[in-house]
Amino acid sequence: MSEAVTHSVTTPPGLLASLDPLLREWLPRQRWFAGKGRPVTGFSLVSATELLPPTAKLGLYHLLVRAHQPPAAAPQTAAPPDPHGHPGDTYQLLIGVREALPPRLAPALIGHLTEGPLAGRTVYEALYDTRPAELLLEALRTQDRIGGLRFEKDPDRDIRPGLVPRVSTAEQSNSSVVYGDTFILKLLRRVVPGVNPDLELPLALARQGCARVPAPVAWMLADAADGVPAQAAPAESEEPYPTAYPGETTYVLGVLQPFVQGATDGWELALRELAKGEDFQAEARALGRATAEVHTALARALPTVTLGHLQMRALVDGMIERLEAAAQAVPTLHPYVPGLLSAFEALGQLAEEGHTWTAQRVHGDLHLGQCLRSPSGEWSLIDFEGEPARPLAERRMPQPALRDVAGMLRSFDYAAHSAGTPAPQWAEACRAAYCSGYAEVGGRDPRHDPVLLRACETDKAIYEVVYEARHRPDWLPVPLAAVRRLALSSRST
Ligand SMILES: Nc1ncnc2c1ncn2[C@@H]1O[C@H](COP(=O)(O)OP(=O)(O)O)[C@@H](O)[C@H]1O
Ligand SMILES: O=P(O)(O)O[C@H]1O[C@H](CO)[C@@H](O[C@H]2O[C@H](CO)[C@@H](O)[C@H](O)[C@H]2O)[C@H](O)[C@H]1O
Repeated sequence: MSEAVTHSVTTPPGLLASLDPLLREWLPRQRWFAGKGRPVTGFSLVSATELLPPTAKLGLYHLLVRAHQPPAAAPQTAAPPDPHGHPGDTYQLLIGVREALPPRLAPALIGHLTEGPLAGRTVYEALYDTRPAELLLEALRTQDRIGGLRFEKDPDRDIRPGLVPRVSTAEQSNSSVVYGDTFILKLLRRVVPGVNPDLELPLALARQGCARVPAPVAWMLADAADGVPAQAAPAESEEPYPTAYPGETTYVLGVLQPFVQGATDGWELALRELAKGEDFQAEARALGRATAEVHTALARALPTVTLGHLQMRALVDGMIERLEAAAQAVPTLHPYVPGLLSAFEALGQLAEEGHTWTAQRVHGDLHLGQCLRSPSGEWSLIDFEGEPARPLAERRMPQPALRDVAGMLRSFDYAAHSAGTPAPQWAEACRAAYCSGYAEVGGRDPRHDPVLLRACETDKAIYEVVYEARHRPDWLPVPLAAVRRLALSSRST
């Protein structure tokens, strides 16, 4: 590992080089590794912080590591240019070192060090271990500063000491630890310097008193001392942000939120109802209302803009570019390209005729799995990170709110395809109920804007094709079926 380190190097010299072969093998196998399908050619260190010195029992290191990889065929990775000339994404790792790994930590094994100052010891994913997870919560609780790591907290919120941690087993893009069923700490895995919407938006919503989103209690930051400039968003938040302002170079590494106890996510619930042959319309309607509540609060909290002809052209061009990149990455898409393009061109045409739309900050990757229902039936929306593969600046741009609506409509379709037998009527009924619920609170039915809705849904289905091809090839038929349907319906209108 090349040690292009800029701050807080308190690790034993040589440890990082000895980790290199272990990480090359382990990192690409992690669900949250974003560069799947491309070889890791090396690592450089962005920052290294010793959290516990290496005693016989335990040593603990916080690392930000840049994995060097050749660029993807399609421009899907959001990695900014590497200051040392290597393209690649930066990952947050919590590395534990022990003489021997107790059996309960066997699934957390990364490998055995064969050289360096700690040769003979075992390296593992320390988030699974009680003491390291406790250490993070304690640092947040006491607003600690360790090396380049800053732990901050909402001054009005208390964190009780001694909450017992357990790692969440949910399938996710990052990693989470639940503390005593009271809080959940999401540690971001692929990190990018700049204002992170996963902290920015829930904070803004909390200030609006929006009850649909668990309010951040504390957060973990690091200074991006590697010289990579933060990607400033075109429309800036007017809300105070913890310590980083756009243009600054700060990584958001983690966010602590209240844990919604006994919650079921919308995906699980929808599949359960489908399996029982039950409809999901009441819940879909409630989800539509919740989405509209969040959109209304976001439009109040953060700037909105009117999208005229030029801005819409840029939006449409973006959709077309993504389609072209997707067709390159997933050639199965080729026959559908003309039909899909016509969905985008129809939107461009409307804009040319003088139609305008409002854009605002949105969730950015809304689907059933991002909706949590409490045992009392209240819905919360989580995970405001946006589509993880998109550049941060793009994720923070005001968008038509129908982008989120389209994400949910796609999700009902996904659920209907995942049932034993496809259930198109179930999906149609959910989609209609969701739009009605949205109109009840938002004042406008998404179906009254069919051209924009179809373009957004098409854009989302194309994103899903690329996502599934990269992460879950078995699922590819689900968005491909939608692509086929959307390509045909766009051509016939
Ligand atoms: N506030 C919360 N209360 C209860 N469970 C939560 C909460 N936030 C997240 N979760 C659980 O953790 C999972 C992953 O969270 P999410 O923010 O979507 O992370 P990721 O970006 O890694 O996918 C969710 O699907 C849900 O099961
Ligand atoms: O990890 P995230 O939740 O941030 O989102 C990514 O993974 C999702 C899958 O886990 C993916 O969602 C797609 O599959 C869902 C079913 O598993 C379905 O409900 C969604 O509608 C569909 O988009 C999401 O696109 C991706 O960004």
